[in-house]
Amino acid sequence: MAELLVILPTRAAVLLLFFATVSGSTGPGSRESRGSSRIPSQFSEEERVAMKEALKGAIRIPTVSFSHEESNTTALAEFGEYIRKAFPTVFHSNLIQHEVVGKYSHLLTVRGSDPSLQPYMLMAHFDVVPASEEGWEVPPFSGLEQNGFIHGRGALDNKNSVMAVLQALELLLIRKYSPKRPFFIALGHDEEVSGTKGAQQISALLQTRGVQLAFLVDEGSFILEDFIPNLKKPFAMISVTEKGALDLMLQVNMTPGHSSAPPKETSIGILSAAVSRLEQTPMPNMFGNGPLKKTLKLLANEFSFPTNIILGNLWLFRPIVSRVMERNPITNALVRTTTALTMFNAGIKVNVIPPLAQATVNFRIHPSQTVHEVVELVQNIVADDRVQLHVLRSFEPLPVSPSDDQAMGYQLLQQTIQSVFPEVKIIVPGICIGNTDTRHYVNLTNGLYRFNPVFLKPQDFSSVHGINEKISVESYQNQVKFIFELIQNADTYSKPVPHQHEL
Ligand SMILES: CCCCCCCC/C=C\CCCCCCCC(=O)N[C@@H](Cc1ccc(O)cc1)C(=O)O
Ligand SMILES: [Zn+2]
Ligand SMILES: [Zn+2]
Repeated sequence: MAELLVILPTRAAVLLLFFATVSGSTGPGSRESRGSSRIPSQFSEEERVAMKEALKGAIRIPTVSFSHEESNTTALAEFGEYIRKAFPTVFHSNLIQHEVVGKYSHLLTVRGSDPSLQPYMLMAHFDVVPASEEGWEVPPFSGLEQNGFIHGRGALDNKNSVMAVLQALELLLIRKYSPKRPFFIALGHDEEVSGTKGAQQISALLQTRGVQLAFLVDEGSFILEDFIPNLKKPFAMISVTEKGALDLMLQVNMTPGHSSAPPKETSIGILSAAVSRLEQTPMPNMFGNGPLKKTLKLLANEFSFPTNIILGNLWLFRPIVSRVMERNPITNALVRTTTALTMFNAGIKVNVIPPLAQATVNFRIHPSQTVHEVVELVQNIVADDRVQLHVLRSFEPLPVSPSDDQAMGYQLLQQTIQSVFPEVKIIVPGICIGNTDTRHYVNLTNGLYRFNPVFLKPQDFSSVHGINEKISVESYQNQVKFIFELIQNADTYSKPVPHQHEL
């Protein structure tokens, strides 16, 4: 049965009861008790002001993840209190069950009036990477509004999504909307340090409850503008897969000694040569495999001659296109496993030949490769037995989620983009070059989609984890509108009838 709500759980009695309980928390005559009729996404001036003020307040709480071991737990707890106060209707609704998972993450289970419909999940995270004040136009945790922009760490990554999801639901509930399709909201507190305490625990909890999701939506892609030369129109990229990752530590041990009589080679020299070989020998170009072909085919029509012909005939022009893509760091990341030398430690004193040198390399693995293949390639490139390789952490690229006309999550996102952003005429599936919390949910659904309904230019991309991160007030209000529409679209979605030849 395709529209299974849950695979019947043994330990899920509570959840099932919760979903199955007759809806209608606001009494007879309300819209809630009448079921889900469409509510226009129009917000009063007062609501718009409240929306942006709520986001500013969220940015002011410094929920920084410093490392796996260290985060600002006081701020994480404060954030929990903050959202409860900012969205009282959500947190008091008897349509919604709220649980704190892994001490600081939040799982909201929203009951649908039709429990036979398979639930979906909206995801976001509220931890942020550190930010010192250096280089910022305004302090990173000030949430100041200037020239129509709300500034601060988390404005794009990813407090905007946390707040927009809760805000949209708050506004729907205030208007007495009663969702038909059940859904979950998962708000992680440690995505920036890999999500093992937040998203991974939420996923484990839902698995014990036997939940299977129709699809989920998380951060990871945007409505992109000016990312491709000669493509002036914005295009929405819904990432349907995500690169894998490998953190590899390279280590060289040599006998220490007096620097006045150095050996021919030191641990530092040997390691430097090895990492330099890695940097100078890019991983193979995998262009032609994976979802990028579909991305380019859909984009082809938007270019003028001759680019349209070149992109439309990759069977012939593949070598040229793949070489052009290699030239830019972002498009290069789409065609291969990338190699980034990120840490280097060696030496203890200026006149001591160091015994130990260590370097850490961060690889982002192309969807057509595996962790094992990359380790083998590294061994061949380094080709020096004195250099030991230690895998610190790794995971495979994520499966490719469907983007055909039967793929509910993809279709719902597409339909909502078309209605909220009618100026965006191009919607393409893509590859997420960074990692998100979605990887913790692969057992719950094959519909993993990464999309933020926000316009992004290359300079905005640099502000994510960089300086002067900001979102325009208009952009944020549109993000709320998008979620407001998406929730309602999920309630009215019906699978298209397959074409004759597909039957
Ligand atoms: C032809 C088409 C052109 C397409 C241009 C694509 C542009 C890319 C635009 C947006 C990509 C945004 C990716 C953002 C998601 C990244 C989130 C993030 O930073 N995650 C961390 C997670 C992580 C991983 C490992 C750790 O030890 C800690 C955290 C990341 O580093 O990936
Ligand atoms: Zn993020
Ligand atoms: Zn991030």
